[in-house]
Amino acid sequence: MDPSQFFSAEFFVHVALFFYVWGLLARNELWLRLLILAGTFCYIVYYYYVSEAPLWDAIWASSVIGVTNLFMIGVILHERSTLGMNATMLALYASFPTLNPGQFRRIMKHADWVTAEAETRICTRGVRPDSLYLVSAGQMHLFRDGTDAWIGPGNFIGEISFLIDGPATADVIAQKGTEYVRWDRAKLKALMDKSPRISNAISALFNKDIARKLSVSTPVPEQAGQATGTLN
Ligand SMILES: Nc1ncnc2c1ncn2[C@@H]1O[C@@H]2COP(=O)(O)O[C@H]2[C@H]1O
Repeated sequence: MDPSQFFSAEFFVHVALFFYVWGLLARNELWLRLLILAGTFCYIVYYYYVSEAPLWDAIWASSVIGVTNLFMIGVILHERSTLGMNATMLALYASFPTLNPGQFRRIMKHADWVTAEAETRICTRGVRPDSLYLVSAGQMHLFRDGTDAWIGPGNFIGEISFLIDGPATADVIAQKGTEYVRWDRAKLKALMDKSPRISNAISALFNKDIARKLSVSTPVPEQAGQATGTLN
């Protein structure tokens, strides 16, 4: 079908301009790119029909721009999609509600999957841990202030000291057979320093995790006293 039968070549340059302006007004990167792509396509049609012979140089240049844009649209869609993740990764991703799938894939590149072959000490209270953990199956035993608790799948271990850049606040022991994911703290910090978006997403995640843990924990008497003292 020859569109020049129905529309003049100039029509396409106006539509291209419309898409470009609309795209440049969009704040969402995906919309911006899709609209610019539509504009580029209209320019190509224009260059093809505007004179007796198609303007091949201009068509070539616009095609290169279009293909580059298309490639980046693919990258964005991949970042937003969980397509290609296996069931284990998908189950683990549920523990990362503040990260998009692309950010999750990036942090998982720095992760080790571990199965405790014997009872394994994960954290010692007062000692700065080198790693950060997420329980994926089984249980870890937590000891703090003379009480203990069992920590199951979906819980982070070591996020408090990671956030405050200090020592662990509890002793934690992984039971034999417990499965967990481990990140080297220094590598995770380096990734966060490189990407402010990942840094914000991880900080939000750990803040949420700590708030959830606080919501089910009981205040330690002397700390509660201190708080009341401040208020009075
Ligand atoms: N009250 C609690 N409930 C659940 N997990 C806790 C609690 N106190 C400490 N932890 C976990 O035990 C970890 C010990 O190291 P962190 O202080 O870095 O981070 C701590 C939390 O991940």
